[in-house]
Amino acid sequence: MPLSITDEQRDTLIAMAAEAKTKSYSPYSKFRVGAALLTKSGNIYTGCNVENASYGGAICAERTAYVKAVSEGDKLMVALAVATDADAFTSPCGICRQFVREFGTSTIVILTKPDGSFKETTVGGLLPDSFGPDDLGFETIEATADE
Ligand SMILES: O=c1ccn([C@H]2C[C@H](O)[C@@H](CO)O2)c(=O)[nH]1
Ligand SMILES: [Zn+2]
Repeated sequence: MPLSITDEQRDTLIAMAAEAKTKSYSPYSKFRVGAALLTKSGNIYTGCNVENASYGGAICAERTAYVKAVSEGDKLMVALAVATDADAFTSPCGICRQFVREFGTSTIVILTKPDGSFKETTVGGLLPDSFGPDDLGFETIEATADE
């Protein structure tokens, strides 16, 4: 059974991703990104992109949120919402796709626009035929749907 969230949880994630976007530290690109990540425990971790004068040192909003969750001991990822200022459904970059895939392919990904519209997919939808822990003989630690 695929993971699912309620409309209320989705609304909350979208609002929190938009709020997290306002914390973006992006003086170079001026491209603000916010993320909100719901874990199985019910916690929500937010993140924004944090850039650096050494440009390659930037971290995306999605990875910020994941790092906050994992470093608090939360690894069962249920749903991730992403917000930008663009009038398009900005999709996570390749590095983030691989990074989030580590913690499951079934995690729901909600891409949003500033007008509140959204598009729902999954990590596996964004990164099909992915390389992951399983390829190294490890099990992917991931959230599963409730019975
Ligand atoms: O999904 C994305 C795409 C880009 N960025 C950031 C990285 C950089 O700070 C800026 C421009 O690429 O946006 C994110 O945080 N998430
Ligand atoms: Zn990224």
